[in-house]
Amino acid sequence: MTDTLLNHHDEGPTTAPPLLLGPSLGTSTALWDKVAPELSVTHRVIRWDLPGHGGSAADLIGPGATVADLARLVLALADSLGIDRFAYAGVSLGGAVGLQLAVHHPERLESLAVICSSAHFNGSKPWEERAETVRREGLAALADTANARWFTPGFTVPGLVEDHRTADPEAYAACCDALAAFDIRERLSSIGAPTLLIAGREDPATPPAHLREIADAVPGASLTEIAGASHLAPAERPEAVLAALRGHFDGYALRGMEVRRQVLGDEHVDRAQARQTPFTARFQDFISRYAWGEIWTDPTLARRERSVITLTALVAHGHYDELAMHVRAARRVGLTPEEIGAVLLQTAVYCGVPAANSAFAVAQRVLAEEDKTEG
Ligand SMILES: O=C(O)CC1=CCC(=O)O1
Repeated sequence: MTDTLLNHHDEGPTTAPPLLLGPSLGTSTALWDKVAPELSVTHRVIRWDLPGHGGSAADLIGPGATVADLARLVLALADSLGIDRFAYAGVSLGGAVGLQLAVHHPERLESLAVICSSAHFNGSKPWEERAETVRREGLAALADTANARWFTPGFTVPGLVEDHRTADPEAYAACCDALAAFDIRERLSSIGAPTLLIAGREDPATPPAHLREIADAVPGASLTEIAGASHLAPAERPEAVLAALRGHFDGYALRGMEVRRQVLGDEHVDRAQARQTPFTARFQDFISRYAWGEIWTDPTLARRERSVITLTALVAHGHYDELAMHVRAARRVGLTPEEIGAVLLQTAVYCGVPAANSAFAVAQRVLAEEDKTEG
């Protein structure tokens, strides 16, 4: 029996936020070889193969296939892995699948990166012609022109060109049918997922203007152009693509780490980082992302107000080690010793006198240490 699911490669902690990576026409999961292992430090990274490409069965699609069909296969794969919502990045045809998911299945998409792709692939004619040629002659001649279509002069990835040569011609032609019919321009303004567009400056297939068109239409989208990259930017300029994807998918974690350092101080954060082990890495990442990247960065309350709330909550629950750290943080965000004392005095009313008594002892010690360091 033929497999009914797309072939895929799953790496990174199974408990990490899922990130699905889609390939371009003629390539395979190998397109992400230089990027996926790095992304898998913070994500569960799942790369998939198009039908008839890499390890996916050819008969998952047939003549007249659409990008919607491919998106359904991706969702079936996610379902089979128990993944409900996910981040998604795709190159070219894989990027079109991402746009399709963002428009028609927004409840499944956490965030989106569309790389060297388009909301339309220059009309149906070139793809109808390519499909016809491939159905008639196979892929050998077309694969001979892959370097010129995919890379800047002099650059190549032989394994990807070989993937092109050995793809199943019928499935490849069905993917061309999908490209021929794809035009999602009218729906771009409905996309709500945080969206990043990445363009290869030298890309002849989907030049930067195609990515700009998407960036202009999708609310809040941003665009990064990569110099020295053609159509397969993740293979040709992996470090630049990785930096852009990290910035996009790890936005909360990066901003969180910045705020964490501002509030708790470099010394504390460096110590916490140095103590980090593979066992605690996910927890540290969670704290940076959630407590610092989402809550402490929310401008609705001032940092001083957040500090007062935090001191109170720590006293209420008797977390005196954490309280010491947050007394230091309170000083850093501008609370005076008198104000800290006033907060602790109020906790005596609402959290109880014994709790406030212990809290005063902790705060007094910390403030005295701070005095000594400053003096
Ligand atoms: O193979 C090409 O010529 C470039 C391309 C267009 C759509 C896609 O996925 O790759």
